[in-house]
Amino acid sequence: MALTPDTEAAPGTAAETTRGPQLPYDALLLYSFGGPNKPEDVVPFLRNVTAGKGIPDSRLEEVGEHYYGFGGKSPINEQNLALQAALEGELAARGIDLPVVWGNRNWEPYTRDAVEQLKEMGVQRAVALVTSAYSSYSGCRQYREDLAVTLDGLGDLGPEGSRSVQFDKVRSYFNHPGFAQANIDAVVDGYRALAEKDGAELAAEARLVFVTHSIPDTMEAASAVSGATYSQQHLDLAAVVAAEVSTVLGHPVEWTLAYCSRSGPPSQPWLEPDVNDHLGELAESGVRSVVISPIGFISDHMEVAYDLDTEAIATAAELGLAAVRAGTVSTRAPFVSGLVDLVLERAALARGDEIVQQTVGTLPAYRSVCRPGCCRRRDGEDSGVPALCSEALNS
Ligand SMILES: CC1=C(CCC(=O)O)c2cc3nc(cc4[nH]c(cc5[nH]c(cc1n2)c(C)c5CCC(=O)O)c(CCC(=O)O)c4C)C(CCC(=O)O)=C3C
Ligand SMILES: [Fe+2]
Repeated sequence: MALTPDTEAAPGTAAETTRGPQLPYDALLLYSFGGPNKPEDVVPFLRNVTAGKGIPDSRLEEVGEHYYGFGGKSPINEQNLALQAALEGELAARGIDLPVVWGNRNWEPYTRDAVEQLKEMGVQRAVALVTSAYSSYSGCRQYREDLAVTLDGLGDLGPEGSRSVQFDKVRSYFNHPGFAQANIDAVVDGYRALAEKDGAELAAEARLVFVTHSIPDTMEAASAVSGATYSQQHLDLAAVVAAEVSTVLGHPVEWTLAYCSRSGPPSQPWLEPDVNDHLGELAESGVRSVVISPIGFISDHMEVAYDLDTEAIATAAELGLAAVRAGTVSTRAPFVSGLVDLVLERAALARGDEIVQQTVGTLPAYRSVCRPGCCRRRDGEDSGVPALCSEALNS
């Protein structure tokens, strides 16, 4: 397994021509949120997610019911196993020898299980790929903190260079062409499904409603430290996706961005409009059909299965809107190969190569080594929690 850095590879050897590029990594950590597998997991999982975050009990009971309604099992773990297999397939197809290890912040296999597995495998340096495409506390720093705290718990959080496993992180990839293309394909399929279900006329005039996870306004403001805020990142990608969908379908596509899954106390402002309220406004303004695209999520987990497929689709039906929920990027080929491109890009950066970072839209590539203060939960707040993959551990 131990991979030789590029600089040591003899060019033109059989090893280089029959195998893919040599990377400075011994493993890829597929790093996700986690979710319950059975009813008994639901409450302990929710406790893990909400520890110290001020989520009201009423909200927890409500969210627990969403999971019980699906037999206590979230689709997220199977989605991650499928993504792990797809990444392994793509790496193998390109001749890249890089084992993929899966770990989660909030459920088994936990981050700690993954780090222990990496250590047992003798991995010295790993590249981490989080299953969140956008930069905010929830999608960036929270993962980096969890990794640092996990290493600390194992007694391994020495200064860089002395850690049991070194971690590099793939940049937030919302504006990578692979993620964009997979979303474009999924939305085009959504319009075609709507045409099939409710006729060409309703499909042609359908409003494209992008949806993402709401976050508190305070977290949105703090995400600006990394550049464009969380919502601006979505708006930038949405414009690209909608324009390309319109080109493919050959007619104009009007679009908007809405949010789902808000929690927290009602007094705390979160990003709006909620997707259900938004559908109401659209129906009132004369819109007759919608395609709902969950660009905030990479796979069909509980937020998608409940908040969109159950709740939002029911809302649309009540309002008399013809509606289809477009797919997530999941294991679509452009997404999976884009992720492998991003791993290669991260490796090139680690080697100090001059590279061109691929992006779509108007925003630059986000940083893979985060700046001090990147993606804090609240502006100005120093949580005192260390975070990996940044310029300094405590920044
Ligand atoms: C931006 C974002 C993403 C997208 C990026 C990413 O994918 O990472 C995401 C994903 C997910 N969120 C998930 C589940 C939950 N999120 C919660 C709570 C929260 N999410 C937040 C933000 C996000 N969350 C926030 C600001 C909170 C408030 C508490 C806090 O500040 O942390 C709660 C507590 C109860 C509730 O409030 O709903 C649950 C159960 C699952 C698993 C689903 C499954 O099991 O299939 C996934 C993938
Ligand atoms: Fe969440």
